[in-house]
Amino acid sequence: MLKVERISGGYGSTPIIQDVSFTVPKGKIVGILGPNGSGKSTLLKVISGVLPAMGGRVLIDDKAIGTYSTKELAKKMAVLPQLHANAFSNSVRDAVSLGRYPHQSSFFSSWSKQDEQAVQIAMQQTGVQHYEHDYLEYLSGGEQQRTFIAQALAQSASLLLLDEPTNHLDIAHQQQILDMIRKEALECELTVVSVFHDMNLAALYCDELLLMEKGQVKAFGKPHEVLLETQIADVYGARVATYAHPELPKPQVTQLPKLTQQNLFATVTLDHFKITDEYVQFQADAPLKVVSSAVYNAGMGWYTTFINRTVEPTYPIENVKEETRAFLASSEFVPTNTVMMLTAIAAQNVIIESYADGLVIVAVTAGIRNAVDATRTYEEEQLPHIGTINTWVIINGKLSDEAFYQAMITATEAKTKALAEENIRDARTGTIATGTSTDSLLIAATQMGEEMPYAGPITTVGKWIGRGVFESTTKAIVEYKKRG
Ligand SMILES: Nc1ncnc2c1ncn2[C@@H]1O[C@H](COP(=O)(O)OP(=O)(O)OP(=O)(O)O)[C@@H](O)[C@H]1O
Repeated sequence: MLKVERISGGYGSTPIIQDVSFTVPKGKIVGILGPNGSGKSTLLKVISGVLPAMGGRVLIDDKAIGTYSTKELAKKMAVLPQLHANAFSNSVRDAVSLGRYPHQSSFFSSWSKQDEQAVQIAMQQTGVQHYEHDYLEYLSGGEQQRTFIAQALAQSASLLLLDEPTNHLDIAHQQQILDMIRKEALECELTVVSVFHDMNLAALYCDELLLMEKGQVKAFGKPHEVLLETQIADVYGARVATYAHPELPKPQVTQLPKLTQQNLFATVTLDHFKITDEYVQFQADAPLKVVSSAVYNAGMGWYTTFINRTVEPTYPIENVKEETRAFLASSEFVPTNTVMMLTAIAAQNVIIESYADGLVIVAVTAGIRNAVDATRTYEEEQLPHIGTINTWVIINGKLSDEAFYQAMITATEAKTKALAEENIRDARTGTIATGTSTDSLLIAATQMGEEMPYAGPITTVGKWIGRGVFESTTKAIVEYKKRG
């Protein structure tokens, strides 16, 4: 366990870091973040004893570091410095072996089985054993960095102080090294304090983060408590946004640069639609921000092409992913730019309407053969079947994330009302249908102009979405009925 109590320290008489306190329990990883010159490396140097503390104290396993002999301290604590001046005329193996010095009575005179084992394991853990006989100066920056990490690991200390361990490493090696350190922390109770420049990696791998500002602690806590947009913007002087990691409950930070957008995001109009025998296509001149439940590229993203493709009612829905991929591969559409839906309705039966001078454009295909009452489908074993209502709502404007989701709600409510007004019923229950079995919805926006924070029915955009989706869906249903 590491306990840092109100330490101050620096290089001359004026302290660079001031009044820093935090505790790292056994088996935990603490990440140190902060802008250039905020004192991260200096903090590590004071903790490791390279620089003397001008005030406060550092305790390892409840003993002040000053009470350990140099060798005892080196058995407790291994350090990966930011700059490595040493060991350049050594082979990888010799450099890693240097990590064993605290365990020997006189240098290299008592090389034990244990020493050899520690060196071999450290080289394997960092993946440097393949070039153990190569000289460091002939290795790449990343290979050298992994060798120095191996040297620190070979020390078999219970506390690891790392200054930017992922420096020079490619993403695969970043993951490999940090996964390994995390595993060591969990399984062998290794305590780790590490400086990071990459906030996202720090959020992923650290239990707690310490944010430094001008030599002092600005924040200390769990990643989601420290990586706050306003706090990062304030400390680093950079515009950022935070978002959720796709797989883990960890915040991620992305930069919001001030790019000059040379009218990239042109207005969209009805002219951007094309109807062929096979599909309805919307083709924007620049990517639109999209939220959708489409069969291809669902979720939130930026896309230029939307396809509503007509398929046979007998379409094998089980293979939809592969079939869709094959269709796109054989088409002129760029898969990474395209959102695709499927319908059994002929493309020429699409209803496309523009509202409020083009603020909201709505496109609907409605096949109501499989209309269902969502409140009653639990009563039936229902096989998935296409025959959907596909709705696109395209907005000439900038929506907040909240507005995107509210637009989905508004559009869904308007669709449901259209079904009710047209007395569309679930054939199994005889009750008014709320939709069909596999409806899809897409909300897209050009993201130009002033941000619209909301898109519920109380807002201008929400009013037009509500009216547009209701009228277009009604029209599509009426025409469907006419066709029989
Ligand atoms: N050897 C030194 N002698 C005197 N001052 C130093 C020395 N090393 C660093 N400093 C000063 O201490 C301050 C903090 O430096 P430090 O290296 O701790 O920052 P850092 O947060 O690790 O920065 P970076 O992100 O750039 O690595 C800086 O203003 C720096 O100029």
